[in-house]
Amino acid sequence: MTAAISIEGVCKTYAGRAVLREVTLQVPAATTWGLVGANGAGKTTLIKCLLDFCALDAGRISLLGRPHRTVEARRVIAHLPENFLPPHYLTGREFVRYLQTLRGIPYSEADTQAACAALDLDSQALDRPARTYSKGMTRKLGLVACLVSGAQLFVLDEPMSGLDPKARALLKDALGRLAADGRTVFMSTHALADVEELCNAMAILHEGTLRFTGTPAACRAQFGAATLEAAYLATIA
Ligand SMILES: Nc1ncnc2c1ncn2[C@@H]1O[C@H](COP(=O)(O)OP(=O)(O)OP(=O)(O)O)[C@@H](O)[C@H]1O
Repeated sequence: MTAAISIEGVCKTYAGRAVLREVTLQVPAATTWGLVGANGAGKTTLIKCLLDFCALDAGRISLLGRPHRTVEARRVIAHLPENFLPPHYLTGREFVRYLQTLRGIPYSEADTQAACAALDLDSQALDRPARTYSKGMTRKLGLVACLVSGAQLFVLDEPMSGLDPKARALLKDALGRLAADGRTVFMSTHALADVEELCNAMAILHEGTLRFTGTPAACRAQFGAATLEAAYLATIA
């Protein structure tokens, strides 16, 4: 079966400093993966590499079997950036409509309303410019745009960040529905409890090197750890 994400020997250097060192990772389709690692470990850089936001120094990436630099590869992706900021002058509705236009799919008010409800974003906020949104509302708008995208592959950089407890619970439900629908979710997160709850597998990135890939249970078992947190700390020790 074609991997949703295939990363082979990826190296990335910034200003002479190696940020990713020979990273190799296969993410099977229809799985939910957690990418974890300390601040500065290289998670966002890896995500930027697979989205072709920065050039690779070495290695290859393909998305659902297509080279990552091709338009066809990018078409299947929905992405929530780490610091998502929509154009401040667009209303929420205009932003979602704009992204759907770029994707070449029709805007559906019903789908957008349903996605707002699924994330507890007051749908009246869709009428307001994005500059009036709170931090959490802005994050929810970015997630709404992902949910209505019809994408096969969701690349989410810390999707829970800034969400209130109810929205986090709702987002977990929404991600569960994506998984049940056969979509692939690849998300970076610092919340190991979310990884344990949501993810089929995880990758631990430390100082630009993958220290572990496998299931959360296998990670715990490898170190005889009672919790994923203890296993993670042992992995990066
Ligand atoms: N454009 C850039 N120019 C120079 N260095 C960069 C650039 N982007 C990232 N870095 C460096 O690369 C390293 C990895 O950063 P990255 O943002 O990938 O980490 P991260 O794992 O996502 O961290 P966090 O959990 O804090 O978000 C850091 O040392 C960072 O300073």
